[in-house]
Amino acid sequence: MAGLGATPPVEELFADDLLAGEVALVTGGGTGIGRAIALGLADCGADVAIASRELDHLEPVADEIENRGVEACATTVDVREYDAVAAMVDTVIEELGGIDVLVNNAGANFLGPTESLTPNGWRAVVGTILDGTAYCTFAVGEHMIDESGGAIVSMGATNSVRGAPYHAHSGAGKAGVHNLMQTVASEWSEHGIRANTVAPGIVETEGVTEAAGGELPDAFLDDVPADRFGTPADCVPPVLFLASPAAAYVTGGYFTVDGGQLLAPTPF
Ligand SMILES: CCCCCCC/C=C/C(=O)SCCNC(=O)CCNC(=O)[C@H](O)C(C)(C)COP(=O)(O)OP(=O)(O)OC[C@H]1O[C@@H](n2cnc3c(N)ncnc32)[C@H](O)[C@@H]1OP(=O)(O)O
Ligand SMILES: NC(=O)C1=CN([C@@H]2O[C@H](COP(=O)(O)OP(=O)(O)OC[C@H]3O[C@@H](n4cnc5c(N)ncnc54)[C@H](OP(=O)(O)O)[C@@H]3O)[C@@H](O)[C@H]2O)C=CC1
Repeated sequence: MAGLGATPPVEELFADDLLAGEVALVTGGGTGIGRAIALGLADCGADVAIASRELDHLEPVADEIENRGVEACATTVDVREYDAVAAMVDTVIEELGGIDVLVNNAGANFLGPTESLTPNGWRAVVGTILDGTAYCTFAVGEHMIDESGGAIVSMGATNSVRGAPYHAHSGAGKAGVHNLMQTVASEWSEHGIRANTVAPGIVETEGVTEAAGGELPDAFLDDVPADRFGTPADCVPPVLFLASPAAAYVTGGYFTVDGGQLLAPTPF
């Protein structure tokens, strides 16, 4: 049985001026899914800021963004620290003139039986996923309210709506992200701000492979009808759609990119 095919490249799907004149900020934009999203936004004409802890992750991607003929800004931040997040937002606004699109992508995970989780392990993951998304949303949201508009897209995960073994910390964090996006969507429509969640299933990246202990077992595909792991490229089109005027009436949504992982298992 053939599984689902590959997502075409951005230039075959979206106009190169879809987001011209917009400024986007992607946290965790130097690696994996975040890098693919940052480059996709640049392919659609947006100026793009990327931010994470390691400048070494960011600088090569900033070059790739600039090679697409738009402005780039690379700035370090630990999203678990509110003051650092506020400074990041000031830097991006100063360098690129504003923030129209926020992609909350920075994340962390390791697999651990719930009874083995230490307070520090819990905080490392929940702090990055939930506190980080909240702090970026507060700081950028304030700016978007002043500017009367913006789009926020947060990376959730399928484990936010279906508990999965060894994911207590990341599942709880992602569930919080999903709820936070619905909450700000309900509060901020009056300011012209939309907020949505994109929820990947299992996407093959260095980060998730490390989190899984060095390799992604084939058994992880047992409940994925698409019969393949996702790729970073699979996650990009929904984010571009949600960031764009094409999604003018779309807010508070939860969009899976999971190859059907959340469907009920077939009983035959
Ligand atoms: C496999 C199926 C996946 C399905 C999808 C699930 C949805 C989510 C997926 C993802 O998020 S994938 C992206 C993953 N990417 C990353 O995690 C990249 C960033 N990762 C990190 O920064 C680290 O791995 C980190 C541990 C998460 C955070 O590092 P930090 O430097 O902040 O913390 P540490 O000081 O190293 O550790 C803090 C605390 O955590 C404990 N810990 C760390 N790693 C493990 C581990 N592998 N197993 C058990 N415990 C771990 C560490 O021991 C510390 O606790 P204490 O010892 O002090 O109690
Ligand atoms: N891959 C998958 O299967 C799935 C991924 N997701 C989500 O997608 C997003 C991207 O994941 P993926 O690309 O796989 O993983 P990566 O590990 O490649 O991405 C995580 C990114 O977050 C950054 N980051 C981590 N901690 C912090 C922090 N405290 N402050 C600032 N930046 C930080 C990292 O950069 P640096 O090290 O430079 O700080 C890195 O660029 C995450 O939110 C993840 O939870 C959701 C479901 C499944």
